Amino acid sequence: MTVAVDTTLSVRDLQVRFATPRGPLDAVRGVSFDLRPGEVLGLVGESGSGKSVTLRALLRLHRPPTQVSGEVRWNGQNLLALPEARLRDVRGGQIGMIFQEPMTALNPVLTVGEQIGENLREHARLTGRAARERAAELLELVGIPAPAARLRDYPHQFSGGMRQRAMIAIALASQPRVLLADEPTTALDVTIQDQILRLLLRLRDQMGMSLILVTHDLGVVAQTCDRVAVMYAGKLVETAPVLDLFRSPKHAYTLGLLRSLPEGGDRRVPLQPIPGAPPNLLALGDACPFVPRCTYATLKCQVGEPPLEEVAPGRFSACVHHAELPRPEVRA
Ligand SMILES: Nc1ncnc2c1ncn2[C@@H]1O[C@H](COP(=O)(O)OP(=O)(O)OP(=O)(O)O)[C@@H](O)[C@H]1O
Repeated sequence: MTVAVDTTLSVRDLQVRFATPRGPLDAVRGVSFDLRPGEVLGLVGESGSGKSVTLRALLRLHRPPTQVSGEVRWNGQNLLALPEARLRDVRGGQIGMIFQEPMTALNPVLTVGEQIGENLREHARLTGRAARERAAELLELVGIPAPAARLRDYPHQFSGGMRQRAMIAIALASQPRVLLADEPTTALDVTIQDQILRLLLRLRDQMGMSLILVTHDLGVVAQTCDRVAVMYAGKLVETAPVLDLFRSPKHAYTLGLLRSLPEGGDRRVPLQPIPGAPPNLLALGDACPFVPRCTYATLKCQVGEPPLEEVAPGRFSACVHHAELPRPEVRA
C-alpha cells in the first residue's frame, strides 16, 4: 500500500514573541504561506525583518519563554503541536536546515564522516559500510574532492566553502523533502556562492526537494528562486513569482529594494540602502510600518496596517498603493 504524502508545507498565522527586558517583542506577526513540492521560495527583507526567526520557528527551534503560535502543517500534522519525539523525525529528517555560518551548526569534535553517519543512522537507518559509502557519495554530490579521505577530517580542516558543502551533505543525508537555508552563501566569495546555489538547484531537480532560501541578496533571488516572499517588520508584505516581482513590484518597499540594486545587477557594487531605518518592533503603531520611509505614503496608509491580499492572480500585496507603483528600471 502506498500512503500519499502531502509535501506542501503550509504556514498559517505564524507568530513569534520574544520576552525582552523592554517588554514583549513581536518579531513575526502573522506570517502565512505555502511551499509547494519542488519549489524554491526566496524570503527577502532587510536585517531584522524576521526572516531567520521565521525559519527557526518552522522547526520549533525557539525555546520558552519565546512564544510561537500559528500552524505549520506538514504531512497531515501541525509541527507546532507535535510531541518532541515525533518532531525529531521531521527536524533534520524530512525537513533539513542549513545556516549561514557552518561552524555554529557543525560539531567541532566529530569528523564530517561521523556527522553524516549520525544522520544516516537516525533518518535513513544506514550503518557500517553502507553508511560510509553513502557518506562519501554525499560529499561527492556536493562537490568535495577526494570524498572518502575527507570523511575523516574535522570541520576546522575544511575551507569556508568546503565547510558549507559539508554542512549541506550532512543535511542531505536524511533525504529531506524540504531544505531551509538561512543565508547559505552570504559569507562566501561570489564564485563559490554561485557554485553552491547551482548545487542546491541541481539537488532540487534530482531529489525533488523544495527549498526556502533566506537572503539579503536580490541577485541570488533572481538566479535561484521560483517565488519570492518579501518581509518587513515581521510580516510578509508581498509575495509573487520571481519575474513578476522584478518587473512590477506591488509594494512600495519591494520597489525600494529593487531600486537599491546596483545597475545591471553587478553584485560587486555595494547596495544603496532605502533611506531611513527599519521600525522599532517594540513601538509599532497602527499604520503601515513602512510609512516613515515611503515616498508614496498618503493618509490612506495611516488607517490601520493593510493585510496581505491577492491583487492579481498569484500576486499578494499589503500596499494600498500597489496599483500605482511605477516599474523599476532593473534588469531581472
Ligand atoms: N533571541 C531573541 N531575543 C529578542 N529578540 C530577538 C531574538 N532573536 C531575534 N530577535 C529580534 O527579532 C527580529 C527579527 O530578527 P531576525 O534575525 O529574524 O531578522 P532577519 O530578517 O533574519 O535579519 P538578518 O538578515 O540580519 O539575519 C529582530 O528585531 C531581532 O533583534
